[in-house]
Amino acid sequence: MTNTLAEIKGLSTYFHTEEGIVKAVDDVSFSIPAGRTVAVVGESGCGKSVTALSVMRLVAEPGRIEKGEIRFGDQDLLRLREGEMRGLRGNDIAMVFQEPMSSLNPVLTIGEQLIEPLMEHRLLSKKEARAESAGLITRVGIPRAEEMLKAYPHELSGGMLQRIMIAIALSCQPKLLIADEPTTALDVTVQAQILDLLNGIKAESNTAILLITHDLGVVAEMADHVVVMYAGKVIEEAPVIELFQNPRHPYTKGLLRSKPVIGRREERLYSIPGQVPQLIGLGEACAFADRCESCLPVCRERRPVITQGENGHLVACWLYEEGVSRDE
Ligand SMILES: Nc1ncnc2c1ncn2[C@@H]1O[C@H](COP(=O)(O)OP(=O)(O)OP(=O)(O)O)[C@@H](O)[C@H]1O
Repeated sequence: MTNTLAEIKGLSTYFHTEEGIVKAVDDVSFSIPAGRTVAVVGESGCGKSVTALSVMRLVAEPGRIEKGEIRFGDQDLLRLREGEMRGLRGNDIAMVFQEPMSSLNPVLTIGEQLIEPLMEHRLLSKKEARAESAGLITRVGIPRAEEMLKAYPHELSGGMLQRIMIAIALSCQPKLLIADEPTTALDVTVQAQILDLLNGIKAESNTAILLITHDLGVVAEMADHVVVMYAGKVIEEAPVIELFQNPRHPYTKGLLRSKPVIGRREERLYSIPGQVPQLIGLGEACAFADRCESCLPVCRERRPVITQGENGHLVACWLYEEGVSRDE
């Protein structure tokens, strides 16, 4: 058994827009064990990023965390004062974003962006912080660390910048690293290197990773546990091998069918028909009903709740509920 590092319970985050209330995250629950990677997967617009931002409490207006708990150790992050939360961000919990360039300050050198926070968060002297920074740069696989400390962000490639972002995230030895599509903006070879780096960090430092991705190849490479989101809700959850071998929800099956398989030639890659619905005024039906090949009458009337099955597998789908009429 592994210890639970973080537990998200009944989290709901809504955007209060002029068009109505967007239920981006709607009653989401899952756990992150210490030292493990949990991947949150789903198409664009399913609420993955807003879930990650909610854990960091970085949801901006008109977004609001409406309810729920985010247990981290013996604290509920949603009950902390802003000052306490700021103390946790970049310390116990760090985040790496999709676009490294937008997270770095273009007018400061890499050294300035690494050294200052180390002095502030870990109370190191400038000399110690500089040595630590050089060590972190080496750790994320960048040679000639001293030169790198003097470089400006625009002088670096996307892959290098992402490594720097990871170095900054690691500088405070977080227990949880949140990575939101960390490789989407990178080319395939660099992607693989960054994923290897993250896997190495997990193994060496026992850092848990909350990985946000739409890419099942990345999930297979990285995750211990998978949470599938659709239209703001968790619709399936399982250990990674179980999910790939025995997907249950028609949405998850569709995602897996849309993934290219090495050695299998296909005229056209499958894609799930239709689109993720607008998350305003979704109504009572299952949000996937209109796109589902296995839709039952009940699916158009009521949303299924998520229920626990065998092998740590949870699913929210009427197909797996007993006593449901299958007649049209
Ligand atoms: N500032 C905002 N105002 C209104 N709605 C928003 C805002 N930010 C996000 N949303 C809505 O919240 C929903 C979930 O967005 P989210 O970014 O979490 O999706 P995602 O699954 O991470 O997709 P992507 O990979 O495209 O970011 C979407 O329907 C989106 O339109």
